[in-house]
Amino acid sequence: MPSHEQARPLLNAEALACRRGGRYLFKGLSFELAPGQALELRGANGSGKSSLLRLLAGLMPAAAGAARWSGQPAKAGQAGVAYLGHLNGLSPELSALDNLRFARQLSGDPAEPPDEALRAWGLEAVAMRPVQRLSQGQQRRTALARVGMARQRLWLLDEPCAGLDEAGERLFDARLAQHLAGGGLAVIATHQPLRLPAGQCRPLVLGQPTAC
Ligand SMILES: Nc1ncnc2c1ncn2[C@@H]1O[C@H](COP(=O)(O)OP(=O)(O)OP(=O)(O)O)[C@@H](O)[C@H]1O
Repeated sequence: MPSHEQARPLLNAEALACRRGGRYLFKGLSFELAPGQALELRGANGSGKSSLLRLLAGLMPAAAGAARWSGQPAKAGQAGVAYLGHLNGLSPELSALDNLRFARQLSGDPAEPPDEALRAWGLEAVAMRPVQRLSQGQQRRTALARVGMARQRLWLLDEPCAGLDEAGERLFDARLAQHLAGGGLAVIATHQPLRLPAGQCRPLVLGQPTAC
């Protein structure tokens, strides 16, 4: 990657405000993120982490301000962005492998082969099993395998390690480090600190909601 590209932020939040339930979860929130960087989104339950991720993904509008990805206003399904919320978004009747095959067909993007993506997450033995018969951790691993497979540049992840065992957390650490080393970006809501070098990761802590 050319050095000038490393410095140029691709994700920009300008004076963002989010209003829900008659209160501001946050307002005047500004930050930018460049390739190779992760934003660690922290804050108490209900502080607005999921809401901010949804806003960055273009899944809900901001009350004020703007979020931009690659210079364009955030919108649902934007190119180069992978979003994973609390829900895994998998089809329960389909096997893990068919879920990833289906996702690959839909995206049309050049991507890692589904079987390799599942193998990278240690799921080869259960790849043919319907997702509804996988454990919670295996389902989360499948969803994360789908994110990694798509090779999108920006990851927006909500509690990605929820339900993962220690080995799964280590796999996530490795995949995230690989993603950032390849010029990827990530915004990750988490209650556990990310295990990344300080220069690669910045914290953003959301405070208490305020009255409108
Ligand atoms: N659809 C909705 N309509 C109105 N208010 C909502 C809606 N979804 C969430 N909220 C409220 O917005 C606030 C922030 O919720 P959000 O899920 O963004 O917080 P969070 O920081 O991700 O919380 P957690 O750590 O518990 O996951 C909460 O007070 C919640 O009740």
